[in-house]
Amino acid sequence: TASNDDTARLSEEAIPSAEHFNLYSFTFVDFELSDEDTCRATIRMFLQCNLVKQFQIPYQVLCRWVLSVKKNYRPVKYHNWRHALNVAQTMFAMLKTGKMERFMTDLEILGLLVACLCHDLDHRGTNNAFQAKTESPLAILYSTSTMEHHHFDQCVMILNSEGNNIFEAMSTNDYRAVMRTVENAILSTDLAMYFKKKDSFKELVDNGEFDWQSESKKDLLCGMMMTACDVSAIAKPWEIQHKMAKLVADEFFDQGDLERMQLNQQPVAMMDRERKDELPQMQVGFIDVICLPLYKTLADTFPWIQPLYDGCASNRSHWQDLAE
Ligand SMILES: COc1ncc(-n2nc(C)c3cc(C(=O)NS(C)(=O)=O)ccc32)cc1Cl
Ligand SMILES: [Zn+2]
Repeated sequence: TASNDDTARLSEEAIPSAEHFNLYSFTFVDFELSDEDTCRATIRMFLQCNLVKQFQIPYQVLCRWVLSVKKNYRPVKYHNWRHALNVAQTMFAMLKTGKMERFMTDLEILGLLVACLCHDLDHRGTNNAFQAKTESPLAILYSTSTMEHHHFDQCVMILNSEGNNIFEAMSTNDYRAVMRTVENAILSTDLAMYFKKKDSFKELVDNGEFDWQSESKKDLLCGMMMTACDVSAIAKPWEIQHKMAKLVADEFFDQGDLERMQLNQQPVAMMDRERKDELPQMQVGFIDVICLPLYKTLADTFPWIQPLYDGCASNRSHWQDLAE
């Protein structure tokens, strides 16, 4: 976890405004932010949602926790700290600019931001299928949603580390509730869970659900919001999205190399660098199967997040042109 020196430095600095970091925008870009800036932008999101006051989070503890979370991401090509920050920023924009905070309690907002920042902790750049194929220690520990259980476990480990428990001032009931939100949210980022739950979500939306206040409906909505944030790079302006798609592909290709070397197996197309020219049609497929249906269903009920659908649809037409 983070050192006291790093914590002290971060806690003494002024935190620029949300507008300075462009945090309310669905076209936020982290590229030009220094590592220090990414920590300040994260703290700005907590301050902007009034979470520090509301849950009496000691400021030093918040600073140490943010630095510890960043420290527990590995320098892999895509599933690194920058991805976590981008996912959390999209959640912030969905809640604020997308006006979805109306349906959430303060505790749920805190849980969702924490879940976004922690949802890929200690990612090794390989997916669940790879854990199973290689019979990795994680696959033996968690047979389903292997990586997502590990990410949640890492989140709990950091909260239980000295001086890192941002939930320390909470009542037992609040602590239990926020940890349930965080666990459901992190486990929901397994795309296999998205596929399992997307139809019941669509049914609720098509039946005109407007309340979302039962526990099961809230869990379902939070899970869909997590997936929407997790893949939100797909909705960014073309140049940004294209650069991030290459990082995703590069990380997949590294896994494909491992599968060839370690398992003597032919990787799937998505992970086979010898089939990189098929990337455009794979992107169109991913957009059609996962992203557009999700953003459409969400925008049907929460019209202010339409920009995510529009950005994704625009990128689809770019990829389609490249695929022909
Ligand atoms: C620029 O942003 C992006 N660019 C590309 C992707 N992307 N493209 C494909 C194909 C793809 C497949 C999976 C997958 O199936 N993952 S799995 C279950 O672990 O095998 C995951 C992300 C994917 C996602 C984003 Cl957000
Ligand atoms: Zn992720």
